[in-house]
Formats: sequence, C-alpha cells, structure tokens
Amino acid sequence: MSFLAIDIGNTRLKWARFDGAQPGATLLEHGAVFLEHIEDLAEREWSTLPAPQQMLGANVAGDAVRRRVEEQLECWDLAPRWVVPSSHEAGVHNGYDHPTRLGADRWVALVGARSQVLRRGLQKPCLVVMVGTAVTVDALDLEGNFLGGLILPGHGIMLRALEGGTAGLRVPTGEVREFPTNTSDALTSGGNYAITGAIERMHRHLLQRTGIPPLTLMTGGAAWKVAPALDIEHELVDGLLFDGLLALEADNQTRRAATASSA
Ligand SMILES: Nc1ncnc2c1ncn2[C@@H]1O[C@H](COP(=O)(O)OP(=O)(O)O)[C@@H](O)[C@H]1O
Ligand SMILES: CC(C)(COP(=O)(O)O)[C@@H](O)C(=O)NCCC(=O)O
Ligand SMILES: [K+]
Repeated sequence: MSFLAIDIGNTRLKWARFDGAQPGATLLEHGAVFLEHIEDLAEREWSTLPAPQQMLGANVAGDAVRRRVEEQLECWDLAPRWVVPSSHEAGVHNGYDHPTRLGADRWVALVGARSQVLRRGLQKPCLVVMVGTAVTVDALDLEGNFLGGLILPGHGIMLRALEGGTAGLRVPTGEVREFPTNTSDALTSGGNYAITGAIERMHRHLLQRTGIPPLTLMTGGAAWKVAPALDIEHELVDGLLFDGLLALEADNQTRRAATASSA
C-alpha cells in the first residue's frame, strides 16, 4: 500500500509518496511544482512513480486548481480526497469561530505539530509557523487546543504591495540589517522583521497563556529566509504538512474501519 500526500499552496504544489498511511511511514519520493506547471505532473514527475493506492490532499489555492490536480491524478485508479478542517480530529481541537473556514494547510500543520509533540513525549504548547505565500503563526496549547493564529503577507506580497503602491521602491533585494542605510536593505529588513516580530509576539502570547515556553516548529518554502533573524529557539521541519496528512489519513482509516465493522 502506498500513500500520496499533496499540499497545494498559493505558489507551489508539494507532493510526497509514502510506503503506508501511518505517522512515521517511510518517505519514498517527493517533489514540488509551481502552480503554472500542474498540467505537466502526470506526464513528467508522476509518469515514473509507482501507483499510489490512496491519497489525501490539503488545498488552499481554490476549486479550479483542485480540479486541475484531479485531472492529473486520473493517471492512477484512486479517489481524490481533500482535507476539510473540522472541530476535532487527530488529537487537535479547532478553536476557530467557524472551524471549516480555517485554511486546510493550517489545520493539517496543526495536526502534524500535535503528532510530533506527542511522539516526542513533550508536555509543551506548540507554535506552528508557516512561511509560504502568506505567513501563518498558530498556537496550540498543552492539550492540543488550537487557540488561534495570525495571518500576514509573505515576503513577496509585502514587496509587491510596496512596489505597486509607491513611486520610489522598485529596487533589488537587499540584506537583513539592524540599521538599514539603503532602500534595498530597508525593504528586505522591514519584511523580515515584520515576520520575525509577529512570530516572537505570538510566542510571547502563548507563553503568557500557558506559562510554558512553547516548542516552535517552522515550515514552508521561505522558512529558511526567516530563521536566521528569529530570536527564539525553533526547529525547521520540512515535512510538517506531510506528517499532518499521514496522521489525518491514519485517523480516517481507523474511523472508516470502525464504521464498516459496525455496519
Ligand atoms: N527554490 C526557491 N528559492 C527561493 N525561494 C523559494 C523557493 N521556493 C520557494 N521559495 C519561497 O517560498 C515561497 C513559497 O513557499 P511555499 O511553501 O511553496 O508556499 P505556498 O505553500 O504558499 O505555495 C515563495 O513565495 C518564495 O518566497
Ligand atoms: C492563510 C492562507 C492564505 C495561507 O496560504 P499559503 O501561504 O499556504 O498559500 C491559507 O491558509 C488560507 O487561505 N486560509 C483561509 C483563511 C483562514 O485560515 O482563516
Ligand atoms: K502552505
């Protein structure tokens, strides 16, 4: 049995095939494509991939993108399944006012983070940071309750907004500096500190709420750009979304088996 996990963000689709659908399953192959190249998946990256028997995906890029991906999945005999955030699943309680309106990627990352906390036997709250097209900073307490989180623009969106809204800010990428003395460095540092500042702020909120310094897990295509300037202890976790998808799929299968045996 092999399992395909798919994470579709607003910039790229990330996929991974595992040798099973339980937390800790072995990663067999993985890849990422920009959304413009989804139409090539079945002909290229997936053409040599052994057929997976099951898949689960998280999509925040809209229904049109989801349909384009489902067309590519037709190269295999498999039912596409997509995560819809609920109020309670795989050990996480969703504290959003309207649980289904939480981004599926955020929900999956929270589930992945919770399963990591439990697997490591930690008695800690957890801060879940994703740095992609947008940045999200989500708080999980000691019991696996999702308390709430921040959404802010990612680096690219911040820069494009400033370029578009002004006459004098079209400059090359700069360096992160404490006291920037040119426009390029001022913009790059401003964006970087906006993101790290928000993360540090949420870290403080969670510490104040729970009294315990949280485990901070950071993922996403641009996490490596943020990490050097982040003044709190943290870990970069590449496959956090895949961990979450594995945990949710394992949970779903247990539930389906229970329904089947009671029918
Ligand atoms: N190969 C790369 N080199 C530099 N930056 C990258 C690369 N891939 C992704 N990024 C950065 O990561 C962001 C996309 O990350 P990703 O996690 O794929 O986002 P999303 O989940 O929103 O699609 C881009 O906006 C870019 O800033
Ligand atoms: C916040 C997001 C845009 C992040 O998207 P990403 O950067 O991963 O492409 C996405 O999680 C989303 O569309 N969320 C729905 C709204 C919410 O979570 O409240
Ligand atoms: K994402």
